[in-house]
Amino acid sequence: MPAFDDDPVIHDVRSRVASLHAQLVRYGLVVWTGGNVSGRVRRGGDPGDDLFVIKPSGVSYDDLTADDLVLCDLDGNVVAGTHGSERAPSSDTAAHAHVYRNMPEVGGVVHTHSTYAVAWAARGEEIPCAITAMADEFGGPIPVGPFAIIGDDSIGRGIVETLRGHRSRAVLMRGHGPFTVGVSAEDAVKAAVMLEDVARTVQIARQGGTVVPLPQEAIDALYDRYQNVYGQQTDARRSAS
Ligand SMILES: O=C(CO)[C@@H](O)[C@@H](O)COP(=O)(O)O
Repeated sequence: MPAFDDDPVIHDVRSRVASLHAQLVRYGLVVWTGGNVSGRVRRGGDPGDDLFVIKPSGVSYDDLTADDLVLCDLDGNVVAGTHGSERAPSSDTAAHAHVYRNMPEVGGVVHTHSTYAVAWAARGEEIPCAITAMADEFGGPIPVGPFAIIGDDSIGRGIVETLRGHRSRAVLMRGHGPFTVGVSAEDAVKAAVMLEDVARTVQIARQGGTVVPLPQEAIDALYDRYQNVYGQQTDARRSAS
């Protein structure tokens, strides 16, 4: 197996995760250096050899390149002597690592402070599945996870406890904001983008009157269609299922 900084698999994940940070800015999901994206590196050996790359803490999105990202093992330890290892990894690294250790199907994790999603998190209120776009993308309501202080794996434990066995790829961590997961970093970023869109729409709908959740059988049918028919057979979520 090639050395970490010569490994094309690692470099590919680095490049994709670095460019995905620009999507958080493009869709208005972060301000300043808030939020972060990580991507799992499957090197093809034992799953225990998995690694992940994550944003360095507090670094401007404008300056982020593939080699600036920090390579970590699944315990959240920085792999010494690799590109970016001279910087501290994201302050959410322990949370991302906990998700990767406990949800082997997850290939990417995203955290943002997107306005409408954070507003629902501030109320500790799940977003009801009242529009077909939510049924398509999330298969039901967006759940709320426990309030947890950043710094150890408590946020990660809250994410896993809430999302394990749940259709949603998004969780609103109470009093903090959204975390999303996906089969890839791109899939997790898409979940973050779509989450903010539905959080805004349902919030605005509620300002005009009562919001009525869709019937469960409609949610199930819409989710099944979107996951298994919509788009192309080569789509990442399709091939991962
Ligand atoms: O939400 C928080 C802090 O509460 C962090 O995710 C956010 O500030 C981004 O931190 P990092 O730059 O990833 O260390």
